[in-house]
Amino acid sequence: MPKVLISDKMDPKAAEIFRSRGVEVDEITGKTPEELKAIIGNYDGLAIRSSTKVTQEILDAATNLKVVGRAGIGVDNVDIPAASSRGVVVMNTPFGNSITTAEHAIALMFALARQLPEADASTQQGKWEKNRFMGVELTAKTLGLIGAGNIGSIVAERALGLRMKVVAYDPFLTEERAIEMGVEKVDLDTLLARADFITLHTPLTDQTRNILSKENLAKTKKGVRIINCARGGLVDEAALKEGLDSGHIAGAALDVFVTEPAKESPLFGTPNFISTPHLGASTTEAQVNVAIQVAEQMSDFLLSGGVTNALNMPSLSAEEAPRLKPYMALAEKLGSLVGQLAHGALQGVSIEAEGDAAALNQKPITGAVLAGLMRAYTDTVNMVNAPFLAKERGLDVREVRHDREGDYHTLLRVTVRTRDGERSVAGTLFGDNKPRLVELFGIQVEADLAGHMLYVVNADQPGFIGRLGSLLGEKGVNIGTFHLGRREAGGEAILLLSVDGEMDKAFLDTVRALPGVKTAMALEF
Ligand SMILES: NC(=O)C1=CN([C@@H]2O[C@H](COP(=O)(O)OP(=O)(O)OC[C@H]3O[C@@H](n4cnc5c(N)ncnc54)[C@H](O)[C@@H]3O)[C@@H](O)[C@H]2O)C=CC1
Ligand SMILES: O=C(O)C(=O)COP(=O)(O)O
Repeated sequence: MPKVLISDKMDPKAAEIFRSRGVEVDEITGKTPEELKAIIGNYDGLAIRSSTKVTQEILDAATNLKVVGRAGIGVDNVDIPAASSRGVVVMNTPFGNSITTAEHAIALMFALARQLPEADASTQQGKWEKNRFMGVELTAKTLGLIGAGNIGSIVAERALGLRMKVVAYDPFLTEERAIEMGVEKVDLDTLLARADFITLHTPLTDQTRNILSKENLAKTKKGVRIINCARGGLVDEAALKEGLDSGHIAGAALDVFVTEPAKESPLFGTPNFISTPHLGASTTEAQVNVAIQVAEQMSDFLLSGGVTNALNMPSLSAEEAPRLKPYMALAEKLGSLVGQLAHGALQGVSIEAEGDAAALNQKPITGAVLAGLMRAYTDTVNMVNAPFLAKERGLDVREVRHDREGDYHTLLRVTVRTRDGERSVAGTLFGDNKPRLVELFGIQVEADLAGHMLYVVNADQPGFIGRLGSLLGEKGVNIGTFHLGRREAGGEAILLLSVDGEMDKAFLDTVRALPGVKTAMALEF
């Protein structure tokens, strides 16, 4: 039974779903990195929010980990490249808390416009400072939206409802989408110059870090109010403090900080500064949504291989997964076969699907071929990290679907390109969904690719099989299955034998010494 650790506070629905799906679950929150490192090796899955930092060190200790599930959106607390290279899937729940977070940004905008926290504190202190708090209206003001994705577009919709004008800066926002959203697409400098309120809704990346730098804050309109419900690090906190102190910035609200938990900050106590402790996603509704989604997605993956909302792997629905399973097995075997047989540095690989296979989601099949192929180079490869390793090695990967009807109802063909030329293998599924090799380097040969196999290329001449059989007998090597193919009578023949034990170099050398043998290799599946 797979085992999951929930390491951040999560709605109880998550644990309920894991248990009802047959996944064992422990809820242990508030651990230090060292404590987490000590226990993470026991788990197949890790469910987190933003508090747990999934670093390379944690991943190194997570020897059984297959999936990290983020009950929320931002995954900057997960080292995704490290997870990918270790074959760990990282998934998030991209929509469950977006309305809630957008509402928090709108709430903070209102709070800034009317100085609500300060007015509240003063009133409750019995001061009744009616003349101290003079607010501004939102109607007809310009909202500058930095990042117009899921949350940004909900904020825009709400702001338009409040009769604000919305300008948006997002390099990936198309003109069409901007028109559909009812916002004006602008460049960053224009946004900075025109906005009365600025709200940020981008992930924290190398491009967005410090997007509201000291220099950019200086370009804003005097009296601007700034809201950050996205990530600490998007705004230069020291420059923000200076801007508030000088009066250039009329107000700022931060839900997120460079260092969290933010127990102290030069900004604390600054007039017109509002802060909340990373509460953007903290509503009952959002927390139920993300808890359900993360538990369902992680259970699907651990129990049936279904992949939803993964950041480092193509999607594969829980319905698709069982249908694709035999193809993935076939794909991995074909990849492994060419990986073991290919001589010279691999330059490219193409994966062709024909017949029934052509109708399937090809990405997971490609992942499986690459996993098989790359296993010749490293044994820590799986479907998740294989495409990354292939990319790192500069491998040119192509996918081709053929509409044509071939000799088989379904066929996968894997062709590798090396400096020495192209070589291809093909396989099908037999009635019971059993993967079966049907062609090897242009020669028809049917074989189950399993266990230890001996691959021999020899000149097709009478008596060879007898000689090889005697040699195997002499050496005490038991033959399981025997598959033979040849290009033409008297030409080149291929023998694939499954044998019961491992074959050592000395044995292979004696096979190579038989008359007519061109190649003899041990293969493992
Ligand atoms: N405070 C909180 O509790 C919460 C914070 N968040 C944060 O909000 C962020 C945004 O969430 P979503 O809207 O769902 O993500 P999303 O991926 O739908 O949207 C992000 C947008 O940022 C844009 N973007 C990327 N690089 C940019 C750049 N250099 N300049 C301008 N725009 C850029 C993208 O094109 C995209 O449209 C998350 O990454 C997360 O960090 C999300 C949920 C809760
Ligand atoms: O979903 C996100 O990106 C968030 O920042 C929410 O964080 P949390 O789950 O509340 O720790």
